[in-house]
Amino acid sequence: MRKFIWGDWESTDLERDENVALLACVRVQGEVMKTIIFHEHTTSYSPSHQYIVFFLKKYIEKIESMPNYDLDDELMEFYVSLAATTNLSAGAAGMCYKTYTLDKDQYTKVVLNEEQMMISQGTTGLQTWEASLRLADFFVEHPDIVRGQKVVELGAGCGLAGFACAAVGAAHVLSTDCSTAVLKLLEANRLKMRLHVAGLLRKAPNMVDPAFKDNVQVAELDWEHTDECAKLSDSADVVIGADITYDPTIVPVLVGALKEMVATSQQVAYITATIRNQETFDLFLQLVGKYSSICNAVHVYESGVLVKSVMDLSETKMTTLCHPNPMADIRLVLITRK
Ligand SMILES: C[S@@+](CC[C@H](N)C(=O)[O-])C[C@H]1O[C@@H](n2cnc3c(N)ncnc32)[C@H](O)[C@@H]1O
Repeated sequence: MRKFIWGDWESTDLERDENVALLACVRVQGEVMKTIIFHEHTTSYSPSHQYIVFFLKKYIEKIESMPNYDLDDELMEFYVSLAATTNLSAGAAGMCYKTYTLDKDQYTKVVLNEEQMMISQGTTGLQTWEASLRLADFFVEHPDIVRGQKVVELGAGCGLAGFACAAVGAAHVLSTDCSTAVLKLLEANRLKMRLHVAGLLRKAPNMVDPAFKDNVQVAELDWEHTDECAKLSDSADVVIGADITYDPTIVPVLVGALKEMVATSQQVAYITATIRNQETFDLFLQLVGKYSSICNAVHVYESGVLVKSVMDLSETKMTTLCHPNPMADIRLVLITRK
């Protein structure tokens, strides 16, 4: 909710702003319930109840900041009953849906079932990480990189980046991971995504990117099995991965897998990394740099919005643009064969 954009409601001059007054009126409150909370999409792919409660709480607070406000009965009743039955503590667990709108025209929507906990069933892959969002954004901004190409995603987790590639026209996407729990969820998300897109094509074809291809497959792949990585190399024009460079003990194994998969000068890998520990990221660059050329494209985000993109083609010079929020320091690394 911290990143939610309230549009006109961010206005400081609430009393004078007519748009804000409109957003607060009872009729519009009813419309918000109908077109957001009770919308077919929200009821079919329900976000976490915690998220709905926080959204309504914020909305109610905004209404209450208006002079002479009035609250819609249905809104209040729904809010009170949901808040009473929802665990609002920070550690809420359980599955929910998240809908990712990847472009401003709202063409590219990916709907994923996810776990609310960062670590669940012994894996970090049941939740979408921010690096995955940034990689998905990148391919939506640069669809030509994957359009018509065979894509293999490593450590796919819930699958966002791979689904985004399919949505912008990749010829084929193979989403891989090593965790049984992740693979089960990934397959379920793949089937859901298929149904969702098929439904959209029937009901609202203009909401689907014409390039969208229903061609994602899910497969088990452990980076330790370099022979299997080598076999998959033929199916990979573009190798992608998000937030897979986080652990110094698995970085060498990951680099071994990348070495097998980016085996020719025609192949390329795009990896987004959240810099939590500079040494781990440097280890990744150092190991991968032994056999490949690195283009370290530094993307700097503020509140999730790309504010600066620097392409540093030199292998040795690492441009470091730090952001006050370390979680927002996400780099995109391009790897090609030397
Ligand atoms: C932090 S999650 C990132 C998931 C997803 N890419 C994202 O950004 O939302 C790391 C993923 O890497 C996978 N992973 C870790 N070690 C792996 C290995 N040796 N082989 C294949 N996948 C691995 C995990 O199962 C997990 O799904």
